[in-house]
Amino acid sequence: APAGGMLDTIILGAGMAGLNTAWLLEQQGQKVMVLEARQRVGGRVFTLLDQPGTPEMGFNAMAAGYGRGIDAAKRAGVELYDVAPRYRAAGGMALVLDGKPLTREQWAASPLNPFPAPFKTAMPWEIVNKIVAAKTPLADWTEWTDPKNAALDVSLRDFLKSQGLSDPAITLAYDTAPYYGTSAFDVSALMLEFNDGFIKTQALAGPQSLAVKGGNSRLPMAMAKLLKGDLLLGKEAVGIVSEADAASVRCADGSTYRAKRIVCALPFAVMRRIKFAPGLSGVQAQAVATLGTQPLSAAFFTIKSRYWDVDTLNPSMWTDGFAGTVQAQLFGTTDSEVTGLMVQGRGTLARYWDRLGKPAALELITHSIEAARPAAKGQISPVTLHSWESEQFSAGAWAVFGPGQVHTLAPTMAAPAGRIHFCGEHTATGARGLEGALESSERVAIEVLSA
Ligand SMILES: Cc1cc2nc3c(=O)[nH]c(=O)nc-3n(C[C@H](O)[C@H](O)[C@H](O)COP(=O)(O)OP(=O)(O)OC[C@H]3O[C@@H](n4cnc5c(N)ncnc54)[C@H](O)[C@@H]3O)c2cc1C
Repeated sequence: APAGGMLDTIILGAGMAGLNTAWLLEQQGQKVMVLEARQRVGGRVFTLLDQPGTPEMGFNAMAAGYGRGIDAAKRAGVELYDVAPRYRAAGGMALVLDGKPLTREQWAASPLNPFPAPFKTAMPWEIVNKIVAAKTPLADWTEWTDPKNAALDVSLRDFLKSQGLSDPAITLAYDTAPYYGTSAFDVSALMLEFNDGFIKTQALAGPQSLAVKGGNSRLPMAMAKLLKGDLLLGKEAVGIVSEADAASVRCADGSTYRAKRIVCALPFAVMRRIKFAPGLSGVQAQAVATLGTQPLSAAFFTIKSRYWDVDTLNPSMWTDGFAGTVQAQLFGTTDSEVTGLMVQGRGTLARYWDRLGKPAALELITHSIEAARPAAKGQISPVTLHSWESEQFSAGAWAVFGPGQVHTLAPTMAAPAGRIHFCGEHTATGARGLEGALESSERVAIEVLSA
């Protein structure tokens, strides 16, 4: 790297996208600096390293076809291992409706079951993905953002209705625990069709789910160590200026930094609080102001005894109550030891937990689990609750394109604005999640180098 002189590029955000952008630019001889608002790197990759089984509050696992993620792990010297056998050992989830457990057979025959004949025996959480996988009208999933697919950029609710699901069926199968938005009205069907294509393609690479030994946070921590330039923590960017021959960033602590270019590796929802000069315009301004993000909160519980051996119900549960979804964690030294429970609230439930506040929410979750299965009484202890939506430096778990937003925003929203460039999970078009964050860092690095 050239000594002294102006920085080539300042990267805002030390999540996977920002860290990888910094590394790629350094490999090309650039002098870079990374500014991160939090006191830790990794962003949405966040492991509780001091808890049993090192629970993951954010990113869980790479699919077998995550070429970029696997490469980053290799380069950073962290070991990946296959957690798919542990997911399988967890053995699915028990269905708990109205506080009462139901077997698959009981559910199929239940008067509460609102699903049409072919789906009577499916569990509520299986239905939407099954329908999308079988009926997706998107000819080539890699072209999901192409304006030629504008007619498919409708709400998931419209798509599910067209496939014969009733409103009560959509409410139960989707809105109870949505992965995108708070209901099927909030998300474009194209988002689920893109997801479906990505998952099917990943499956071709193999059945593995790869996580980092000792906790996923070790990956961004090791990637940060590969950088030669400065990585400063506690640096919240609040103002960005693009000038004729340089760009500068002002941080909340009053410090300012200048470089030839700035890369914002930040979710758009957090960029709403950053002042840009000149202001962002057109589709980009609209995307920063309106692109949705996912309300999702995760609570970790430790356990005192194997109460599921007493009530013979799966420790993992999908509920329509205040406990949301409960996933047994099997991350001990053997792949059958349960190291705790990860309780997830998505959509309106995540927001309800936020309104209650953490202690009250953890108490409510505890009572809900104990009410559904009395054998758990006194056997589970809440450790912490993490709300991705209310965390100001994440503002949600991931981007959610609403109906109409895929073809209007996605194709151009990440274009450079003067000397400012944009990357991050929400700007990926060929991959999702962590692999998408890395994909976006490659695109932005090429953009900066060829500018
Ligand atoms: C619960 C959960 C489960 C997930 N599971 C999976 C999974 O199994 N597989 C998968 O592939 N993906 C998964 N993901 C998604 C994956 O974690 C993300 O797509 C990826 O980590 C996003 O990386 P990023 O760099 O784009 O954004 P981030 O990780 O959000 O990085 C942005 C960084 O910018 C920082 N920042 C914010 N504001 C400022 C500011 N003003 N100034 C300076 N810095 C700032 C943040 O602190 C953060 O470090 C999951 C995410 C969540 C939340």
